[in-house]
Amino acid sequence: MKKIFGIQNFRLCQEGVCNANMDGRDVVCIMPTGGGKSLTYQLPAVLTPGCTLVISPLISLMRDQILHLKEAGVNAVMLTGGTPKQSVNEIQSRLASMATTESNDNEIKLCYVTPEKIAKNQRFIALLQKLYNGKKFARIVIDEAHCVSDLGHDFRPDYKKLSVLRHVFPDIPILALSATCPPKVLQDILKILQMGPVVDGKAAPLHGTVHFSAPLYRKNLHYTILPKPSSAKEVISTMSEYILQNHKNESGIVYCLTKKDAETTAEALGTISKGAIKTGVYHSDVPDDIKERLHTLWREGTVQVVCATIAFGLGIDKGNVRFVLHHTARIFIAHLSTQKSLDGYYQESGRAGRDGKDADCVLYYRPQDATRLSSIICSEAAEGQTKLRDMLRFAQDMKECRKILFAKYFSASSDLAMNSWTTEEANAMDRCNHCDNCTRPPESIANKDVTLEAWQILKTLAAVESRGGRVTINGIGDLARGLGGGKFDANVGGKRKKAKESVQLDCEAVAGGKLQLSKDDAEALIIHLLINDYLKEVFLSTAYTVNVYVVSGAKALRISRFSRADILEGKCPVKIECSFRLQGRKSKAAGKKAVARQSPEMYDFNSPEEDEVVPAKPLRKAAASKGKGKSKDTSDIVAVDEITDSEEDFTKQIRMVDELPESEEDDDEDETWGYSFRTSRQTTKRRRVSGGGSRKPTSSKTNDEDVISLSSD
Ligand SMILES: Nc1ncnc2c1ncn2[C@@H]1O[C@H](COP(=O)(O)OP(=O)(O)OP(=O)(O)O)[C@@H](O)[C@H]1O
Repeated sequence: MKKIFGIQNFRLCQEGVCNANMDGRDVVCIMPTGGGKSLTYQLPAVLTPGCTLVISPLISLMRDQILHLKEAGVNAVMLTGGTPKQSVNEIQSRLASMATTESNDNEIKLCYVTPEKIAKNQRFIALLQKLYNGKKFARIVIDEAHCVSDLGHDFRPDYKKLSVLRHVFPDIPILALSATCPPKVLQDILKILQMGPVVDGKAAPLHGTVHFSAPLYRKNLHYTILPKPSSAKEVISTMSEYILQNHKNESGIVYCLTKKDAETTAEALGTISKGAIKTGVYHSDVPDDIKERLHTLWREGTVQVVCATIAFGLGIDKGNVRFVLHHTARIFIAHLSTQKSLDGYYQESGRAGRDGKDADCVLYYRPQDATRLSSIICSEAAEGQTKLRDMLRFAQDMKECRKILFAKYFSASSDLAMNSWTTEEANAMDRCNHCDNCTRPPESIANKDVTLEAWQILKTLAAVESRGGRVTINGIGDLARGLGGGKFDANVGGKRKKAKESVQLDCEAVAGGKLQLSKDDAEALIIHLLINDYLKEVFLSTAYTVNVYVVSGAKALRISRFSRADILEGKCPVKIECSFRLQGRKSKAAGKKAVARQSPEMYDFNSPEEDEVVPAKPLRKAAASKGKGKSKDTSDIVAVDEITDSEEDFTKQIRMVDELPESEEDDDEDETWGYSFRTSRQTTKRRRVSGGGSRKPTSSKTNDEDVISLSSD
């Protein structure tokens, strides 16, 4: 381990997994992203004779692993649909000769393949059988094992066919690895892969599948939500200052919502930092060779920051990523039907600090982002809304520890037991003491009773609705605050006609006066009302755009049925409390003072003296520790240029093949994988509205102009 992999000590459950593996046991190992799963099979692989077969869903992950292993001097190969014919032949003949040679010299220690290779390629199974007969088949490793289960979130049909392995190689030990595995998925893994019932890895009896599970919590990751300035330029300058001050010359990722955002952010970060921050762009349209080059430059540190969409990170193994910034709260567009937004955020931010050292995970958030996100996910209707709300709840929360928020979210949404978050030092519900909410000075936020303000918003909205008008999230805030002349568009043509009339809202008569909140606070309250069902979003699509409007939610009447006097006298049984930042917001002095905005405690948004700056404090860092995480996004599973496969399904005709037919073409199988993925992706795209990804300026007067043009990745 020290000599080949340069690793000094085992971490989490690595040692136990290696030992069980060396003992020839079936093992299930659940370890967070970046926890160090690879070592649990790579170390036994180099210590035992023969070849270890690794099944992985990600070509990019395989490439990365091979690169690492080759650097470490380990003989490893990969076989995918994209492997050139000549290399395939060479690898196969090396494996075949390994099978018939006594000597262990020059053995291929690890052979990485896609699941299709097993499911549909007889020739390859025959080759494995040769190895097996020659006692040179050491073990089977199934990475991302949760993909076998259709109960999980990343089901891959070809993974299900891996059940063939136990049939054909009954006594070859199987190591199933995953970062995310709720109990029902675990049971499915055992059933499909035909592994025995689990026994506890800490005291395993002689029979059964040895089960190891490391805590999900990674205490080296420090989560912070920072207020996002309103202008795009200021957002970039804030990020630039943050990076230069906290992570100068350290590697990081900036996740953006769209490809266009990734491109503009990369360019602007370079410009604003005067070249001090070297950036690269990664998204699905970037050609493969450029992606690979970027990956190399980033690994060696020539590129400091990769500005990317969700396409980046899959299977990327870079230990020293010191920060992951989210330009905008993340919604997993490609995985909308299966993946929740907070899962996505957790997974992406989890790409920081894989080496176990301190790293920062920063999300730039402003309530207005919800408008854009909502419109992007609108085609997925109600389900999408729940996912968005999880993310909004997380971002809006300024009190609860981020670790506890994650623990509650995951245990509620995926059956992961709360104790997945328990570590040797702390219980799941103990505060982490190092996230923004744990370290935030109490005086930096105000918890206000805003029942009256909520009532005003709901009353204003009811007035708009009573005239057949429509209003956006931004629009309702402005209208309640009496901005834009206090006008809105009412429908005067009846249901079928579209005639509109600009109507003057009488704030005094409708809501007893103007809403006394700043724009930002009003929007924070509107989001609060939205995620708590006092308000609801509706989506109206035209041929080219999707407009997002806000309407009264299921609980609106609980407040709006009371009079202003009732509210003031406390007769309304519902109390709306909301936290507002007292410090940590934008300043007009964008340039020089932006440095101070790196931490949430920096600026006073509400302060009349906006130029008064609290001195900058570096973000707090805590002691380094173990990893935690979630499943990998497998959305770039496909090498699009892979060779077409015969549609043969090997599992339907299990048979032993003793000889390799010399002339048989290698039926490359990954195309099927790619095809299904591309199909779903195209479908997703078709359903969405495409466009420039920008939002026109809005006014309370012309809410229909708050049109959102969308582009998705
Ligand atoms: N015991 C250890 N001590 C220090 N670093 C380690 C240790 N084990 C693994 N690492 C390093 O941690 C990083 C992550 O390891 P690895 O890629 O195996 O994680 P993983 O669990 O497979 O994550 P993922 O699920 O994202 O693929 C690698 O850079 C690896 O070298």
